[in-house]
Amino acid sequence: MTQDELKKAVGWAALDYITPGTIVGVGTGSTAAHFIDALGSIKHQIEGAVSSSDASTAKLKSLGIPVFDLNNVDRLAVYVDGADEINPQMQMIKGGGAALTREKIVAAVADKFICIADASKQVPVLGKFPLPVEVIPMARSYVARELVKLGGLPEYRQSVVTDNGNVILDVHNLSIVDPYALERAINALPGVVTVGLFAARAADVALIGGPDGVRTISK
Ligand SMILES: O=C[C@H](O)[C@H](O)[C@H](O)COP(=O)(O)O
Repeated sequence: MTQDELKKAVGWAALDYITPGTIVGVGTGSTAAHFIDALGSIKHQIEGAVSSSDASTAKLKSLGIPVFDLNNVDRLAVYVDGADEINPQMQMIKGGGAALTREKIVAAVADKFICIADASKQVPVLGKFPLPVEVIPMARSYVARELVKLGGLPEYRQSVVTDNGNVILDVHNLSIVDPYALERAINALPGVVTVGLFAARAADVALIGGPDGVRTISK
């Protein structure tokens, strides 16, 4: 199976976690795009979705799925999204598609985070994938210098502006042995909007696509 076929398999497998009549939290990226296609097939059974990016909103709407403003929704049963890396503790690096901030917000509202990923995303220790950090534009150089002090090698993601009008620094050279501590430390830097480390809000269920099918890992 190709990597995209594995992503499709987990995207469709996530339908098992959707309760009819509910509003679904929807992530961003190529794996989440398969989930949105799957959601389209049951659109008459759900009330709608809350989206984590302009791209996912456009795709949801193109399939006729109502998209709600998060401010008008006080509870989401599930949030379904991909990841760039996931460790055995179900903590993740996210933000390869620059959607980390809205993803973290929507995930925070959901009772359950369902991570959908092909097996290449599983790692023993987070950090091989450069850690995305969303930064207010005027703070870019300051935050980059502070990230160097934390042991990273930040790289400005050229020509990318997030849905919130900010920039992304991708931090290389990290071996994240204490994801909670690093998430707190980076979030505490003035000018940082969000770090793409999902440690405090790890996944509750991971659907991992491999050659033998979809494997379910629960906390
Ligand atoms: O900002 C993007 C998101 O965090 C994605 O969920 C993540 O990058 C995984 O994307 P993909 O499913 O395309 O590998």
